[in-house]
Amino acid sequence: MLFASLRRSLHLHGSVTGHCFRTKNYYVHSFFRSFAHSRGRKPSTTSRRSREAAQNQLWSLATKRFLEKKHSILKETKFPKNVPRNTQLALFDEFYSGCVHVPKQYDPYFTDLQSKILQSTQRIHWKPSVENVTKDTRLHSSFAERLKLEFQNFVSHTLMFEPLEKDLRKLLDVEWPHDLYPPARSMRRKFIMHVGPTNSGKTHNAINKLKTCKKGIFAGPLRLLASEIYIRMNAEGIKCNLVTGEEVKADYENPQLLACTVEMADLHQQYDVAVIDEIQLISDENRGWAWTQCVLGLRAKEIHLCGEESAVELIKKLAEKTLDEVEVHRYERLNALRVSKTSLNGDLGNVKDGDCVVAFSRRAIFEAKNTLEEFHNKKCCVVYGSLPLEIRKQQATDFNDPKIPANVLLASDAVGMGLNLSIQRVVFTSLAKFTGSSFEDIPVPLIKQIAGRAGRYKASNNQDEKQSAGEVTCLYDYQMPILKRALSQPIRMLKQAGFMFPDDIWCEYFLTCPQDIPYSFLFRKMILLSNIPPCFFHCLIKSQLPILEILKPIETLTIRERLLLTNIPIPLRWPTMKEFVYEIGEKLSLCTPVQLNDFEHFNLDVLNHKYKNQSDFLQQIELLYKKLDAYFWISLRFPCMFQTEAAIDIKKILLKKLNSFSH
Ligand SMILES: Nc1ncnc2c1ncn2[C@@H]1O[C@H](COP(=O)(O)OP(=O)(O)OP(=O)(O)O)[C@@H](O)[C@H]1O
Repeated sequence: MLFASLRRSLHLHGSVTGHCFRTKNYYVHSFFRSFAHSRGRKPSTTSRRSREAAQNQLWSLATKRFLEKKHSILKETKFPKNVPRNTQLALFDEFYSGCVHVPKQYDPYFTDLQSKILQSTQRIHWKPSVENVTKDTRLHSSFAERLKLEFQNFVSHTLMFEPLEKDLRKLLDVEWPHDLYPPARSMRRKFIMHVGPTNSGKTHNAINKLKTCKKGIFAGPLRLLASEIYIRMNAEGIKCNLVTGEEVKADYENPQLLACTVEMADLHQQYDVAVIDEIQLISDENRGWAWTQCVLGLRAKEIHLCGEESAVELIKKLAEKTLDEVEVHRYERLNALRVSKTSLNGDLGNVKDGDCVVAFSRRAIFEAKNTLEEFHNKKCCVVYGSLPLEIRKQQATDFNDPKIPANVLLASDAVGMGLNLSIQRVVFTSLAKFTGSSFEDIPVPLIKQIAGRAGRYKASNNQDEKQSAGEVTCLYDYQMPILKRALSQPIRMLKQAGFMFPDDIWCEYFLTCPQDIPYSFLFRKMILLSNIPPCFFHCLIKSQLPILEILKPIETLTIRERLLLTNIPIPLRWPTMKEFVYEIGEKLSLCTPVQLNDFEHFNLDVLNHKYKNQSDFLQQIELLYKKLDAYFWISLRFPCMFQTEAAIDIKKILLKKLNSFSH
């Protein structure tokens, strides 16, 4: 199926990442090592985990050396005369505790500081290993020296910022976030919660209510889900428009429904009925603010909230303040979900038709796909986050279509939400994923969400038709107890809703602050000075800071434009993405109309290069597609400047290239 030629290239050139080795006519991919682990023994710890452990140890040794030099550092630091000794000591302690706590929790200033200092090890090609750290005293003393300099910057930022604190504290004193939405406060609203495990009919019932209203809105967590509702409603003869970050399909002047992603929900319109899906994401550390603003600010008489039981208490607490009524409907799974007695015993040869094999990296997905197609004669589809939306839709449709012989689905955690897939059994190949900076266990709610996709309920006219139970298992024996423990974990009630200041407060704050202080310091101060109730936490979109730093040299950009650009959906870790964001900011500052092919960092020529294997070529297409999405995103906001004629043609070219793999 998809990327058939990719399979051959991987086979010929060895897998993308490891080397195939032939034994008894049976290739064993280094990544899976399925042959070597046939008794389900744990694959060796990856180099990333050991590097992470070594870097954390290096950091803690450096902060210890920094503390040992406290008095000499304070002596060398040039404090202004009016800074009393106790303030100097307090500043040192604040800086030191910020450094010590950063590995455990995200802090805009100290996390940024730690990553900058640790990145210097890459330049000196330091071999990260725990043994090196203890021996290599040079490194942590040079780090301690670096921390001394950073402490002196910290002191000057703090002293520069201090005179403004009183006014800024007033600006940031949002005693009750619900006061930020007066129009919603001026009406009586009712929350109807549909809570329960996955595959229990929650969304189905809420949508049924939506269909009967005169004017409604569906807000979903994914573009894919919003467009699925848009297509379904129009197919049922209900006039529905679509708004996501990257696209608007406004087919109707006065549509009955609007399908959108949660971030794009329109708080200005008045609705009869609203449906907000996956309400438990109100506590998501990056996106929770979008669900909070819908719950506090949507102007709808009836708001249906679909998702996990864990959100009930928190919504009731918020509704107490907004004086809205809450009604809770609880659901059970429409068909059973059971954990298999055994794993696949480390052998992908035990994968069955109707399985969804879950892996948490693109590389692992393609390795599994190659093994299944090459040696077990399976036809596979793939669904993962960075795959272009249209291809993901196509793959999901192919997998669901009984007429198409695609009988195994390879998926990332993208399968956890929204997509209606006829999966019989979920197979976890791993229960940990690399987050870009560290290896983390998959959170229990996500394990439950993904496992719950197994055995999707299918409506049937024949009452006697038995709904097949869903099944979930793992690739290796050692993972089974972890899976069972996760699935049996009781639901943990959510305590806090994500919160983000509205744009006008952000703008006023940044316009008031001194310009030559790093954004990371300003973000940290914003959190410290703000006074939000304990049932909220500050959402910090991790891409905001790097994007503000990228755009800093472009002087003519307004703060509002900078803040808007921090929401652009682009994976900064990918090659040339930072340069592309800078170019978008630069063109925006010039205020002259552009087309996508005017961008130096959007270069279609890469498609004509010869790649050592098709997987690299595919990655180039995905990279171009991500830039294309980002371009459509900015063109939605500045249509006269970022024109889309060329982008639409380019999209057709890229989709054709992508589809060329599927035959
Ligand atoms: N009463 C029903 N009649 C027909 N089909 C139904 C019914 N309830 C649910 N379904 C179907 O069952 C599947 C799961 O339903 P739904 O998506 O509403 O569950 P859910 O609890 O919202 O799942 P998830 O949490 O995974 O989104 C869907 O394909 C839906 O169309």
